[in-house]
Amino acid sequence: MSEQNKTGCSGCSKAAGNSAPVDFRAKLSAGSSVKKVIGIVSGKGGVGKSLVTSMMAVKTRNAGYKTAILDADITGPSIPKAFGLSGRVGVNQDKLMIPMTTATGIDIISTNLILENDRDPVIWRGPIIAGVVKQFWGETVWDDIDFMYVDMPPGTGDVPLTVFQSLPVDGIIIVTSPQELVAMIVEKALNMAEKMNIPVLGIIENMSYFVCGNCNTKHYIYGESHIETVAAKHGLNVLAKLPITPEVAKAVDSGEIEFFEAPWFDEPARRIIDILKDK
Ligand SMILES: Nc1ncnc2c1ncn2[C@@H]1O[C@H](COP(=O)(O)OP(=O)(O)OP(=O)(O)O)[C@@H](O)[C@H]1O
Repeated sequence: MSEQNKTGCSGCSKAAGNSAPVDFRAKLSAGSSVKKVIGIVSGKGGVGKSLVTSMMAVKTRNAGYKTAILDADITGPSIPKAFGLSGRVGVNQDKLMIPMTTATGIDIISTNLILENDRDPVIWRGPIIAGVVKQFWGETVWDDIDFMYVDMPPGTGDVPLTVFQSLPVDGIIIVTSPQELVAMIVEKALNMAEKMNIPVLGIIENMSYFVCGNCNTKHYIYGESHIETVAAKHGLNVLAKLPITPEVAKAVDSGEIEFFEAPWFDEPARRIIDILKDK
């Protein structure tokens, strides 16, 4: 063993007797301020994570808070379309990106707003993608934001890990659907959050049921929901169970999600604001 290994190298804080954890957090640009950061996570794609991110932001903004969305779903960005945004974000004299602002005043940054052509596929490897997320946080003008929602890529891979390590995430919301192996998905997300020391603020089950327009009965198309049992097992809040509504898809497709009446999000948004605002 070399002398250096016996005494600990300078790059290894543990061996050198310094047990302070390494801080991987990216810094905000000078003058930027973001008070609370909420990550929206899911086990797989297509369960409605972007919808939940968008609607939570809309309700938070409607409640009078300065709200932003950081679209960290770098390879599958769907936030700009839901808000009818296109084109490219501006850059200020310090080469910082200026987020695009929606009709009601939500600041948004997304890969689709930096590409020359939003139909171009994003064929970047993990480290590049992770770097883009950090730039979205640290090389953007975030003007006095009260609540930022981060639309995470699905799963528990490289990019979610980077987001958790680089951004000061105050809590996550897990989005599931009844078709999934809910218990497993929730446990994976929980384990990841626990390892990263991030609180789970609650679970939202999307596509829970469909209300028939003729008989007004709830139909559980994907079978019975197990979300309450799973949540109770882990001591988590079920923030909402959302219906399947064709109008949601229409609002997203026409870029009018901001003007879609979605009463199911009133209570979850109020609870998240209440939990975090004074922390
Ligand atoms: N409750 C719902 N009722 C009807 N359509 C829905 C509902 N939730 C989501 N959708 C539609 O399903 C599609 C997928 O939703 P969304 O993009 O929010 O999922 P996602 O989890 O973010 O997927 P990805 O990670 O692949 O981007 C969208 O077209 C959306 O409009």
